[in-house]
Amino acid sequence: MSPQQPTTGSTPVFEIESVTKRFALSDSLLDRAIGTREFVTAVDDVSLTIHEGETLGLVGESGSGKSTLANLITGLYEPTEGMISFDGEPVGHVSARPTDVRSQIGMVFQNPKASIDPRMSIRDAIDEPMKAQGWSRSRREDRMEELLSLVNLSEHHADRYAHELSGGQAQRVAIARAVALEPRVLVLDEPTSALDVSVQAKITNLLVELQERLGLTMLFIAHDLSVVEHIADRVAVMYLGQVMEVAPTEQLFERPTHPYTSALLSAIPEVGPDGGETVILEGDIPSPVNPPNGCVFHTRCPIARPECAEINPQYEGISHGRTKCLYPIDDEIESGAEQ
Ligand SMILES: Nc1ncnc2c1ncn2[C@@H]1O[C@H](COP(=O)(O)OP(=O)(O)OP(=O)(O)O)[C@@H](O)[C@H]1O
Repeated sequence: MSPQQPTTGSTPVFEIESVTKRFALSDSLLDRAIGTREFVTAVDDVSLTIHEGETLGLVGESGSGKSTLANLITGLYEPTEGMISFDGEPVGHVSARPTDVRSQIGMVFQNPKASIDPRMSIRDAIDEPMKAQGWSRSRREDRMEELLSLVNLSEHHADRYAHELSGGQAQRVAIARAVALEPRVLVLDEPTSALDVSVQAKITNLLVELQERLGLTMLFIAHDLSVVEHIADRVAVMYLGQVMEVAPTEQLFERPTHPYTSALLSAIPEVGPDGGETVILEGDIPSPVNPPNGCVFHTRCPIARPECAEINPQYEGISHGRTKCLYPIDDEIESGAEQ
């Protein structure tokens, strides 16, 4: 088994190869002419594989590049450098993707009410993607019944409008819409962040159930490691546009190898190492307009050495994953990953 393969399926669905996305901050003619355009590097040389049937958790602080990476995968953005393949075929901007590829990816966002047209009944909102796809009325009606039951909503909810629903109910509607066309992949950008804590677990459980029943491949984005612990097969940790560590979930929680992952974990009371100290990261995240030389984490790393300010680390192989650190915390099982 390759070091990056998850415990579930092993066929790559998405392959992200050395992908970088830069945005120009100032784009005036004068800036262009005199070469003073500034760029923000939102995603910086990321390589990741998302395998069939797995849930990959993508975690990082605000501004670490998670949404930009999701938008690259779904084709809303095109990479500045690098390549993304779907089923082995390079995919570009969403407008250039064939409809059958587009319908294979469903998306769920943080604020469910904002993603549903307030003038549409819930039934019409769920119906919309099927109608746009040209499905017959009877096919859509059958599917509507299936979808409502799949997300545990009743006919009674279907006749309401978004503002009449609770946050959890609205997120169920958004999920029903996202899976209406039977996609293979679901990209979920902070799907539980805007919900009450009591509702978050219900939505996470619903997603786990859907993933099992429909055999979905999922990319689940969250700020917080604790959110992905129970849903992800593997977790990728982002910092300043780069993936610092990717590993199977249990392994990442029990034996983090990157000091950044370790610091994030230590801050979660029920997860942090027994009797271990909480590592407080000093300082703010540096600007992605002017990222630090060497390892981008060295300015906040509690165990940085002088050479970390000079050398941009290559990925070190760890058991079934990899870590981007010159001095990774010992991984006791095995090593030898390629990516
Ligand atoms: N269209 C854009 N133009 C310029 N800068 C952008 C654009 N989109 C994102 N950025 C910048 O890229 C960096 C990464 O942003 P991104 O939204 O991907 O991070 P994130 O991890 O999803 O953050 P959050 O959790 O707050 O949504 C940030 O510094 C952001 O300001």
